[in-house]
Amino acid sequence: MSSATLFKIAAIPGDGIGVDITEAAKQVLDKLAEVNGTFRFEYTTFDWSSKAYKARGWYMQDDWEAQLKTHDAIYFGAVGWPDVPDHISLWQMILPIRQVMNQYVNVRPTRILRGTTPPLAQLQKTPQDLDWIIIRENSEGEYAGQGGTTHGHTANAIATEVAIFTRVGIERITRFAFETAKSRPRKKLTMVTKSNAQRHGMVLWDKVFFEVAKEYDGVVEYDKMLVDAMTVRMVDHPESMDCIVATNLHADILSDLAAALAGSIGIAPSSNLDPTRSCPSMFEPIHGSAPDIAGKGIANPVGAFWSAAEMVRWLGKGELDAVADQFMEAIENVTGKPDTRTRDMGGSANTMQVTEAVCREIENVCGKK
Ligand SMILES: NC(=O)C1=CN([C@@H]2O[C@H](COP(=O)(O)OP(=O)(O)OC[C@H]3O[C@@H](n4cnc5c(N)ncnc54)[C@H](O)[C@@H]3O)[C@@H](O)[C@H]2O)C=CC1
Ligand SMILES: CC(=O)C(=O)O
Ligand SMILES: [K+]
Ligand SMILES: [Mn+2]
Repeated sequence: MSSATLFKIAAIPGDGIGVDITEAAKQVLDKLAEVNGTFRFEYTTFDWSSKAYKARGWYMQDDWEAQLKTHDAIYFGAVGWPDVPDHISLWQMILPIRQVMNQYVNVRPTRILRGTTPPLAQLQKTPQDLDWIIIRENSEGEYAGQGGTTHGHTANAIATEVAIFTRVGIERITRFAFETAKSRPRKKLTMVTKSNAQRHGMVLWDKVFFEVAKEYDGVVEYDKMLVDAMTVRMVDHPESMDCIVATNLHADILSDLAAALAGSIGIAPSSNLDPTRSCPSMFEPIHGSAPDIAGKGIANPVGAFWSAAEMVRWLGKGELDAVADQFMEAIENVTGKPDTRTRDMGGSANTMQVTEAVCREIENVCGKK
């Protein structure tokens, strides 16, 4: 067939292990496309990174928005390096992209992949007890970027960081979360805030959540947790939850915890979605640039592959769900074998060995019609 659907991908490897795992993701995506034959990828790779910033003084060109908008999706590695303050690197790249590209949802699934050894004995016996989707508000809240510093260099320094919660923002993320919960077999949603000590924005969050929830009475089972108690419930009763919706900061933290409970930060994916599809959505593992292991070729690429599978699902608009599922099966065939696991998963394989193993499994799994 000559008319394979073309997907134009903006690839932003960024810093540290972001570079290794983006390269690995491109390799497996190309293998998937080759084996499947109905679609193909064309990448524009952007050299936007902290290294480039140190050399030339900027992360992204002024017309970055227009440049990204000519693509169907964005694949992102990670941004941040020790020689640039983290609030500069994040606010010159990842946070503006999420905000300006209307990616107001960040979907962060976690489950215990085959071959993973979770740290809790109870989960090692019953891995299916941890199977969550964390739905993170991705455009406002604690990461709205409002605030300022006065007398910063003096003993009288004052700084504010104002969390912004809007009815529109809360309502749209709540609705997305309920729809996600409704689409899953268990139809359960847990809402997380800290509306006892945070008495305005998060009180509004709770109020709007329960207003929207009425529309789902009898369809989705829902409950509410304060974030401190939520960490305890995630450890003690992981089986009691399915979908989780939380603010930008809380869901950022809870999703790292979720990944660790599932066995490694290196396996966890995320989709930064513009549900209106007016802008390209962005796919990235939840981890950062990992300076402590960067340059060693040992980063776990599984979170990057899972993110790539979610990108395929999103691009396919329902037509490529089976392909994304096969891709996940190929990934789990690899995590399931001791000799193709990276160190964070108790093995000794490097990034390239895992990548090649996934490519072989894609041929095995996806080549079968
Ligand atoms: N979306 C993004 O681009 C994000 C960027 N960052 C940035 O990344 C930099 C480092 O941040 P950290 O707090 O150290 O978090 P991190 O996620 O980069 O690393 C935390 C720990 O997990 C390990 N780890 C992470 N990914 C791994 C993988 N794929 N395989 C094996 N081990 C892995 C690291 O080696 C490290 O010990 C900072 O500059 C931070 O601002 C952090 C989180 C997200
Ligand atoms: C910035 C960050 O830690 C995250 O998006 O996960
Ligand atoms: K990342
Ligand atoms: Mn994070």
